[in-house]
Amino acid sequence: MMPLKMNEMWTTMGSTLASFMFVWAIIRQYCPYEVSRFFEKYTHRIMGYFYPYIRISFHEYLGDRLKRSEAYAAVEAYLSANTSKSAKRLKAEMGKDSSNLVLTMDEYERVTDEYEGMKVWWVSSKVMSPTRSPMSYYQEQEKRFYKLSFHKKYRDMITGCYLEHVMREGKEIRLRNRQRKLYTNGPGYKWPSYKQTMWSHIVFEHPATFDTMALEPERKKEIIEDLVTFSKSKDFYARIGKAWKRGYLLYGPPGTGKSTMIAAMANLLAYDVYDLELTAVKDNTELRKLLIETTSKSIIVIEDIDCSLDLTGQRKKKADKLSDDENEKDVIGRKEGKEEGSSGSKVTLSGLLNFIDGIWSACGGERLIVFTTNYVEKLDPALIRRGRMDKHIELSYCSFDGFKVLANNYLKLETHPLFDTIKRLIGEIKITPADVAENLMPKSPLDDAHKCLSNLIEALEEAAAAAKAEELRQISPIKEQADEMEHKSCIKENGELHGDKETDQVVEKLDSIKQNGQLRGDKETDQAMNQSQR
Ligand SMILES: Nc1ncnc2c1ncn2[C@@H]1O[C@H](COP(=O)(O)OP(=O)(O)OP(=O)(O)O)[C@@H](O)[C@H]1O
Ligand SMILES: [Mg+2]
Repeated sequence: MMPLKMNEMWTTMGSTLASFMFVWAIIRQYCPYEVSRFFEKYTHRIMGYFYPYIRISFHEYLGDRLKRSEAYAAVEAYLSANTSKSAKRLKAEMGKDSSNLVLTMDEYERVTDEYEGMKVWWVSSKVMSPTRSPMSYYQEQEKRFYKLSFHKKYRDMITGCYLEHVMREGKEIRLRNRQRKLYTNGPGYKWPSYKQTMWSHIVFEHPATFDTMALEPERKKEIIEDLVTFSKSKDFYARIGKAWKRGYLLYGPPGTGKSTMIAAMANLLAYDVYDLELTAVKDNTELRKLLIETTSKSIIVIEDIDCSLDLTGQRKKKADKLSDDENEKDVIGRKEGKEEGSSGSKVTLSGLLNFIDGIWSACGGERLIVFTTNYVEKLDPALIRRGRMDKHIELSYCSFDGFKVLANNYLKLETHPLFDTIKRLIGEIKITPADVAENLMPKSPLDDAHKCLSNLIEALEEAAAAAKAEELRQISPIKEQADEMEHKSCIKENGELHGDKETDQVVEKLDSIKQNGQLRGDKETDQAMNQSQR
């Protein structure tokens, strides 16, 4: 008799609940958003009087949705590790090194967790809410959150110890499972879109390390120590009242390892990389949004800063033309000849300076900002002053030490009889590590170390011959000019030319060039050439 009554009760409850849900669905569908919110609010209040359970929500985005909540991310990680066995619907994503799958609770899934004899329930959920922007195509945005429920008698224990335990474990799991990412801002994203972020990313898998970089050992050591010290200096930066970030300027000719060094830095410190394409940034506001969305433990990279925007001498040029007010704006988003249009960036130098060390740049902490350039002298001094770009690293042509690292990488060679020849040639010829690396690369399965080294020697000798030819080419017109000047000086001696001091200097200079029979290639000689051409 009893079981029948229970059954009836469950059936009645079930159908009442179903009717309620049905009516609720109709209310939600036909009532304006505000009305349904009103109902929801008061239902919660009434329930609160009778309901013995406490609920805590962890929303993915708080406030104005600028940044993903760390608490949400920690809960997500904690639940993925602790409850994936009990949840019935899971989401799967590739974990670290793409070698294992990480499972997280799917939406509206509910799981139970136990902590020191207390039972709690977690539900993953989402609500749709209208976007704020009137321009947005998407009228509604997903707001995801986790809800924790527990009996009110455990209030102190849960809000104290349990939540601390969840946050601590969640953060550790996140660090362990962290798949490092390479982010980019491209013209492809929509803001605000359902993705809620301005960056797109792929998994960062660059194999470069400082071990494989062709660099003098002392410089390598110095850079590594600088980076490691930075990553451990949280307290130091707090004590001196400075934001925990550091700027690096990498400069040098193409193919000398600037981009490779960024990858090596990221691998050394296990940081994410944000590769910022400045020309795709609409204006300073967008630049700031991008900055806010970067996470800590990351490197923000702006490659080829000299050509991504026209930063060169902008202020000086503009000072001549614009009024003070206009000069303030300091528009740098146009390359010469390119009209500012819908695709043109309106990022200004002051916007970029603020990006690097403005008040907003302090949010997040533990970030490196790296600029690369081939022409350091073209950059505005304000951009690269210490404090913005704290460490300037010049990457130059390959030295013999650099070659030895590459020989070890590519050919597994510590020493070889051909090394002496290479040492002599590499001291005389400017060759980039990229060119050395290319020559050391076996071109067929039959190529052994000797063949690869011979290839390099051949390339070095060719480069030496080309340099010599170029030198001669440069000398011959000077020789002609020298002859001409000699002729003039003869005239002068004869009292026909009203020579001045400058001319005397040029003549002397050219004489010395002629006597040496070679071009010294120094600044003075260049000046002499220019003067003689005038
Ligand atoms: N110092 C180096 N150590 C090891 N490999 C290097 C080094 N420099 C260059 N290379 C090799 O040359 C290639 C090109 O180097 P990389 O892209 O880092 O040059 P870059 O300085 O960034 O050039 P660019 O100024 O054109 O961007 C790399 O793939 C790498 O294999
Ligand atoms: Mg590069």
